[in-house]
Amino acid sequence: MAAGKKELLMLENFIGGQFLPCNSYIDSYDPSTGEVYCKVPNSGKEEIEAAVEAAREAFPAWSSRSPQERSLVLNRLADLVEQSLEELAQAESKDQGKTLTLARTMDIPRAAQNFRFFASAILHHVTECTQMDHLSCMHYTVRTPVGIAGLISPWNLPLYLLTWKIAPAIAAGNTVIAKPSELTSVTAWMLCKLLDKAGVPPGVINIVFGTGPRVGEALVSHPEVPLISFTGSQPTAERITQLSAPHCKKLSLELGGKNPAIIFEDANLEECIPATVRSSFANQGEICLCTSRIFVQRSIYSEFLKRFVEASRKWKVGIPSDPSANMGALISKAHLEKVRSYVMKARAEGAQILCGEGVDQLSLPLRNQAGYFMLPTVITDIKDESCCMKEEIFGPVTCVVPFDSEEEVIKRANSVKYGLAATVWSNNVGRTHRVAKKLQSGLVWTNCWLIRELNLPFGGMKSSGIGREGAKDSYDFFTEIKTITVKH
Ligand SMILES: NC(=O)C1=CN([C@@H]2O[C@H](COP(=O)(O)OP(=O)(O)OC[C@H]3O[C@@H](n4cnc5c(N)ncnc54)[C@H](O)[C@@H]3O)[C@@H](O)[C@H]2O)C=CC1
Ligand SMILES: N/C(=C\C=C\C(=O)O)C(=O)O
Repeated sequence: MAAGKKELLMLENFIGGQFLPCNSYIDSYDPSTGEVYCKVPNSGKEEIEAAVEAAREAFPAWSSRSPQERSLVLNRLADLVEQSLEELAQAESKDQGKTLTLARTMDIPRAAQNFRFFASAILHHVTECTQMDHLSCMHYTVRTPVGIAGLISPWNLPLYLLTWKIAPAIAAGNTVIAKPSELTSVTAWMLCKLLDKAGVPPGVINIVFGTGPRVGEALVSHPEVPLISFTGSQPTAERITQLSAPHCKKLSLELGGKNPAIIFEDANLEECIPATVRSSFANQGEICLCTSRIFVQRSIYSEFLKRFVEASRKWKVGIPSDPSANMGALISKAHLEKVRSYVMKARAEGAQILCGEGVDQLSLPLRNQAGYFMLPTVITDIKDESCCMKEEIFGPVTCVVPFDSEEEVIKRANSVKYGLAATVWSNNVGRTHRVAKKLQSGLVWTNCWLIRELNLPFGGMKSSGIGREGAKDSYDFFTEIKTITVKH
């Protein structure tokens, strides 16, 4: 290696319990510097064939184990993720651009929790039984694992969302082929190093790296993969639906959002403002649950806006390792440009940019000036028809607009194609229940944001997806049900 050149991290696929090199590789960038630091396998059909073979071989033994035995393996995996927390958090932050603090306190703990949660949940499922005494019959249901599960995950919460799929799939007795985002593959590769020690048999978890159009489509189109669980964008979900239709595959699609916050005049602004800054800008606004349309009742609009902009300006953008930073770098140059283009469109339409992009100055160390950083940006005086109010931006940009009545705001909140998450802020309990019920949204948080109850259904309505994930929902998805009738 030439003097002064840093060695690149080389990832390998993990198939049948072995790390395997690939014929070609993709560059992976450190979002905080814009430098290539890692090479990700550019896998294709050949690697998917090998992974299918390994997953097929492993299935009979793994699916025959008792839930208790599988649960032990998942718990060991949770322990190992916890023991590697610091290493995994450092890697996640470098690969994704998020702050190290967030990776340490949210991403990696949740990845461990995903394994522990499904290790416990798998022990508590019961099936139904009914009787027809007049015909001397009883009927009962059994659930069996579906087979080889194809899991495709995005770049915003890499290990968090990957393990949210792997854990329920293997707990239910399936074997899996997972394809993480090519933009953030490192922690998935690190997870592979823990599998043998946790007692995961070879072939139960296979991880194949590469791009969506190449390896993702090979996985989705494979006839021996009867089920696809996907989290990501709506256009990709459409493609996955088309490719899987000829095989009638089971699909779970967790897609984007254009999530409203509805703030009534009796809201507790002391709590609402910091929570809404966080819900708009956490993880650089790169969470499908992030708020991007804030509707504020007219009587408190000016006060809210002033205080919200002040608080947004304090949401510090910094290098990911800075413990005082609230926000790191966006995922890629292309994504940063896309997010900025929305702000430019809003400005061209006559909207006001109150802080952030084009208004305030970013201050970064020299080494990070080619990184993909952007300030939290607040837009106002914008029409509901603007693309900034309709489309998922998936960055640190949020729009604030006034409303007058409850009926009006529900209609406006529901007027987009998405229906994932909403927040409602009011001290009137009756109103929060009433509004929550009328919102077309798979999740509604009242007077809070992103408090997760993993037992209950998670997912969206309308273009935000199909299906739900959670203790019972994921179990139902990753198993087939059969009704058996016994004449006695
Ligand atoms: N959870 C969410 O709601 C997410 C939403 N997005 C939205 O999507 C936009 C674009 O981000 P992308 O990274 O392009 O998301 P994406 O939907 O293309 O990527 C998600 C995953 O799907 C894979 N994929 C892409 N094309 C595929 C195909 N044809 N067949 C199978 N797999 C495929 C990717 O490699 C990645 O693993 C973002 O700006 C954001 O608006 C992105 C990530 C997560
Ligand atoms: N699916 C996403 C977030 C999920 C969060 C959770 O399960 O707590 C996303 O941002 O894509």
